[in-house]
Amino acid sequence: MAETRRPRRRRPRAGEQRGAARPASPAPDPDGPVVELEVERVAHGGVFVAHHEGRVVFVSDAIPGERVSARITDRRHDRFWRAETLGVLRASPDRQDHVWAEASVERAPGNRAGGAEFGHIRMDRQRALKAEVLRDALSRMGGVETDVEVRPVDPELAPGVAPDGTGWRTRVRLQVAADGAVGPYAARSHTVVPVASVPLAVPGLAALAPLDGRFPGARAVDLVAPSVGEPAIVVVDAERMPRGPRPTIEERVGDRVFRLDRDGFWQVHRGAAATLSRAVQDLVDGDLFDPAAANLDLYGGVGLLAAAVGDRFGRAVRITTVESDAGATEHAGANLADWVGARAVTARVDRFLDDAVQGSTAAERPRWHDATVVLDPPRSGAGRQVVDRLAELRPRQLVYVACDPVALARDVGLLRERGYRLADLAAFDLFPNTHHVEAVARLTAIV
Ligand SMILES: C[S@@+](CC[C@H](N)C(=O)[O-])C[C@H]1O[C@@H](n2cnc3c(N)ncnc32)[C@H](O)[C@@H]1O
Repeated sequence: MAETRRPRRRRPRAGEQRGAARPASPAPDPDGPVVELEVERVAHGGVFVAHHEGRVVFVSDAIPGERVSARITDRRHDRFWRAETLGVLRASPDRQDHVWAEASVERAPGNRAGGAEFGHIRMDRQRALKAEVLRDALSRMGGVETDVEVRPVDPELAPGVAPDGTGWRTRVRLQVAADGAVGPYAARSHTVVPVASVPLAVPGLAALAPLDGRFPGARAVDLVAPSVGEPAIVVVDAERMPRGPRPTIEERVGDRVFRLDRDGFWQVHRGAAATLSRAVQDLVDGDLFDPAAANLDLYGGVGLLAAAVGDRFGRAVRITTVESDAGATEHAGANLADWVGARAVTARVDRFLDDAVQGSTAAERPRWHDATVVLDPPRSGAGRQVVDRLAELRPRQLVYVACDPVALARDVGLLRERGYRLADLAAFDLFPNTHHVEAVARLTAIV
């Protein structure tokens, strides 16, 4: 049943979560020159590197080793231009029919659905390209040479997800055009593209999507499929939402059930929450873990990763989740209520750590040094201020969950300058057929 709600400002919304199409501005120039390009390698952001007349060109919808004809759509920068593939002149053996016909290179670029920018690449190669981006970022910005394999989600953790990387999205945002029609944005634009299917969505949502509907005056239509209960269609109004209780949903991970606001943050892939819980449990070094220390789950949401730590080390573990969204913190407190050592705090992570650095007494310092800190920041990463404060508190180990390889690599570089080393790294394909990749890194304090 469709419901109408008005959005509050500054809340994470379903379609704005990881892996959603992120249109850039300004709109691509439709009259740019058409050139032929030899595609050399993958770059961050779902585009590929080529050269034209000595200048770097970032081209979309290609594969390294291909020759393509492409339109230059952005010539504003001196050092690089941007281009969109119009046709493939010499195809890679890794090219496949796009998993989403409406995102295919067969369509005019302005009419190609965004959000599935790797769907024309065979699955093994998609993962190899994501590994290359992660490896390259860690080398250039993190100063570490490390090999990494991007692993698929264990099918047991994500029943119903197809091997071709369709059927995984539990959250989909449909944009609304001026005439009320709905669809995704075209890649790199704010133009709504009508589509007949949303194949990355879990089957229950794909069947429900009101793709022929008209929603005049609405801002967006969110589709949400929690693992417990029925999927929902939520029409997001153009105005602000009045105060009042927000609808909640439940998500099951193993034996645990998490309650959260329906428009609150939750991992998007059907198997992501279980995959990351398992990865955090595997990566924490048990020899370095002290259950009585000031352990933290930073950017903790509704307590998913704190619960993973508790389920590995026992209910006596002390851990504090820190999250800026008061509603999510409230849920975290309830979700972790059966666990005496867990505490949920509403705070910005930088401010919480400032207080911890300034407010901790000499007697409390060892509890910080002995701590394990899990952090799962938004796409922009933790950043210099948070890294500085962490380095001052100097916990034994950090388990950093990252949805942006470049932000992770930057923070790894900062942490290495402050006496930490990258001890372990795992990566998971939580966003098949897009360029996004999730990494989990363990860093330990050098003694
Ligand atoms: C990537 S999500 C991770 C949530 C949780 N770990 C999970 O896996 O469900 C990042 C979370 O950080 C919160 N957040 C964003 N910026 C923050 C900040 N500066 N301080 C505290 N929390 C923040 C968001 O509200 C969101 O819940």
